[in-house]
Amino acid sequence: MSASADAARSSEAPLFACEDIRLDLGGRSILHGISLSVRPGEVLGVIGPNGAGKTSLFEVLSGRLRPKSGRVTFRGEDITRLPLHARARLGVGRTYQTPVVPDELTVGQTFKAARQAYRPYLTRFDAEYGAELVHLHVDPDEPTARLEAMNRRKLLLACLLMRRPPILLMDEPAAGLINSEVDEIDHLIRMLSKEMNVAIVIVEHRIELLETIADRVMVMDAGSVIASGSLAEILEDPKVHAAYFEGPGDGAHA
Ligand SMILES: Nc1ncnc2c1ncn2[C@@H]1O[C@H](COP(=O)(O)OP(=O)(O)OP(=O)(O)O)[C@@H](O)[C@H]1O
Repeated sequence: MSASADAARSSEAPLFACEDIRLDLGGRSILHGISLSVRPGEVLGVIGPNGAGKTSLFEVLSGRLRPKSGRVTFRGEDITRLPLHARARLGVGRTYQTPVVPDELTVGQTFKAARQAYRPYLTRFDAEYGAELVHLHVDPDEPTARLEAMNRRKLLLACLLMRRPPILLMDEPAAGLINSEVDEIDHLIRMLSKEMNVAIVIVEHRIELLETIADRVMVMDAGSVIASGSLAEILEDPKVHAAYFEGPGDGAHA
């Protein structure tokens, strides 16, 4: 990206943000005051060792869990009290670590269900648009249960993208994929952010995957943000080394 595009982006208001999020689960304090923001077309990577609180944070951002305090905003509006489906309707898209497809449906039926999940109902052209974006080329009569991991991910992404969400929360979108498929997901993320101006917050375990896609990286450990900045900056940070590379298992979680 050019320096002028960078400057223009940094002066834009955040599209999606959270401030000072605190969350308790099972009587334990899990998130201790997390804040983040992302602008249109920007990719924010979230990393951290196992149990850092990344998925819990996503549950709060997407509306599955209500925080004890703090707020979540979309286009400047407070959406903290809106449930998951209401946020989805506003355009907050979420993907999950495990691509769970509706096993009893075919690909075509899944697209139809997604088109008619809520109003405005979408057309077949919208579904085709979603499928084209992710390069999903499967028979509509194929049962979703028979799809391999990559095509499951593509189907779920196509169903999300046909609604043209301005923000995507992606929880380890490359989990369980082989290298060539990871490259394809990388390419899609770059295209969505840089060509279609979608804001993306992405949880990723493998730091090397963030190198090509993330504009900024935020590192979590034990429910707090311990560093944020460019990937190069955070890799220099001793706190990040201690938490991420010198944890139990000699960095096995990195
Ligand atoms: N329902 C729950 N009740 C109690 N504690 C929970 C619950 N869900 C998660 N936790 C705890 O919250 C902490 C953060 O978990 P979380 O899954 O958010 O971390 P994570 O960074 O996503 O980890 P991973 O990389 O392993 O997915 C962990 O200590 C976990 O044991």
